[in-house]
Amino acid sequence: MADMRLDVRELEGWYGESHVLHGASLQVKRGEIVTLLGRNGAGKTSTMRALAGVMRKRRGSATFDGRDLLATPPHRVAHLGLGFVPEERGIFASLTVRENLMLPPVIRPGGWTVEAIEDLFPNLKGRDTTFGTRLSGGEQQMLAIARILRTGCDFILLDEPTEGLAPVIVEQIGKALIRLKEKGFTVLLVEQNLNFARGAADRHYVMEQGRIVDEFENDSMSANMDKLNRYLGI
Ligand SMILES: Nc1ncnc2c1ncn2[C@@H]1O[C@H](COP(=O)(O)OP(=O)(O)OP(=O)(O)O)[C@@H](O)[C@H]1O
Repeated sequence: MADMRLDVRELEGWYGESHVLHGASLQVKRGEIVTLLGRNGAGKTSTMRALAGVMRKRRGSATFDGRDLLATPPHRVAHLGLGFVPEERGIFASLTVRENLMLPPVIRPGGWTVEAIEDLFPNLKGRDTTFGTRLSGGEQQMLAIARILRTGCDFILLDEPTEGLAPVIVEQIGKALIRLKEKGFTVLLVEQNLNFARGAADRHYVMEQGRIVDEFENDSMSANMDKLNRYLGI
């Protein structure tokens, strides 16, 4: 199906001898924002790492735009158009905003200009020479997303972008995600903040013990709230 971008079937994954993904299956279609919800330790981050190629010991299948993702070396994954923004953000404290932004090369057509990035994240405007150490958590998150946009990817694996951020910043990141969707981006998002997830996503998967155990359309989230709260232990 041409609309299918990411098709993951029975994905298993290990950290050394530790088996943490136990047959996760999920699909993401073009232009969708899809979340992975679940308790701490359910395997959400590990799923992202397995897809990005950071976790190397994997089994099952994962295709991205019809290509075999598990057979793609990690340094080639971005060339397919799949960008990974990890939970830890990876902003270099000793580099300036501009240096952090310019660190990854533009590897595909469609890489964003600095002007377009500053239009999406006005907080980064005029901060070119500010060092990473002086950025707030929210600014670091924006810069981490911005850096991936510059490479030219159009599918983002986004791990807990709102973690530890003030509500006003969470709202700005939510608006940016909606704008990215309007521009045709596809996003797989790990999120603990249900309000944020509801505001941004089309669909939600629930993970437990390294597997996908349920799926909801965003429109039916309210109707499934009791079940969801049980899954998340809220
Ligand atoms: N580097 C690692 N080495 C070994 N085990 C790990 C490592 N990172 C995570 N795990 C284990 O893998 C399992 C899945 O963790 P993962 O971080 O993917 O969960 P998560 O759903 O993202 O939760 P969280 O929100 O707490 O990050 C957990 O049992 C965790 O303890």
